[in-house]
Amino acid sequence: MIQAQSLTKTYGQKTVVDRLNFTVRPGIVTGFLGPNGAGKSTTMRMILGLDRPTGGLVTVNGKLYADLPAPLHEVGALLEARSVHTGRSAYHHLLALAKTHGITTSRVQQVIDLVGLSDVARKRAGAFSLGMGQRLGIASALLGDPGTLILDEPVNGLDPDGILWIRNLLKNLAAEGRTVLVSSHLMSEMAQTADHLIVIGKGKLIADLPIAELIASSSRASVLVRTPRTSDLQRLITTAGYTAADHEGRLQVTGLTAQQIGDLALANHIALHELTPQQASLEEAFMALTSESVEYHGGTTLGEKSAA
Ligand SMILES: Nc1ncnc2c1ncn2[C@@H]1O[C@H](COP(=O)(O)OP(=O)(O)OP(=O)(O)O)[C@@H](O)[C@H]1O
Repeated sequence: MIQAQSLTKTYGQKTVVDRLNFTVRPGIVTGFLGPNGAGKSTTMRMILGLDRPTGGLVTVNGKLYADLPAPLHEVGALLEARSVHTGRSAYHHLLALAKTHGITTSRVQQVIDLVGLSDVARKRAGAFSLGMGQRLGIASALLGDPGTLILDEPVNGLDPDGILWIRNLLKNLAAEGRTVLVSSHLMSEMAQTADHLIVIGKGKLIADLPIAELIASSSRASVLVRTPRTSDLQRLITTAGYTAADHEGRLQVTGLTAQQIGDLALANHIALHELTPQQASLEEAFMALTSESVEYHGGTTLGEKSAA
């Protein structure tokens, strides 16, 4: 479990992480989202004790990272800027890490197999492709069999195979009861991977909610309706104060559920040939949320409401 309480980081006059409160729970994948420069990496670095908070605190399993007796066994991390000795093989890189943390040699082979690097483990890490490098980074994170995993943009630059692999790995690690926090810019990717989302913008918390709720709560949810009496139904809906826009021979209705539209049509003896609820994509829901964060940045933020 990761808990941030009023976590704040300033650089000079600039507040890049602004009184963040959140809890990352075990057993699910938590996506950490935000536009460029939102403060995701800085937050992750503070969780890992690499940056010092200016205010507030963040704990892993109730302790500051620096106070964890065996950090590699509790928290595994993949940060964007990885440092691997390019002349060393993947095997020797992991072995060196294992030796300095009291981890057995057999565990090294285990993580190599787990991340699918068995065939290239003896090759120089410097010659690795981006995808292989990511796998090696994940192998390092998993070496101590930690209960908490923190991954900063793990799918960045990966091909579809690599993305699918990471997606399944994260889900499996969460299903084993681990705490998994993963940052990404890719909303579509998070929709397929994360169960829960923490969204930040300009260092402030914008949303902290299950992913299904984010999509469902998007104001853009609409219903597509096909009827032989388009203009009659359109008039009824707009007269009732809702929106019914022409959409390729159909009506795109917002403000009413499919059931309400069906009932309205029946009451007015209008036949319906199609009634299709449209879910806003995660991308749309995210854009709506982050634009609000900009709108509210001078006063009370949505984040402060949702964090309360
Ligand atoms: N060492 C530093 N000194 C000054 N400013 C910094 C420092 N590190 C980060 N920042 C600033 O803090 C802000 C947040 O950066 P951060 O990297 O945490 O955001 P991010 O959400 O991870 O962005 P991205 O998705 O682009 O990686 C940015 O405006 C960045 O320029």
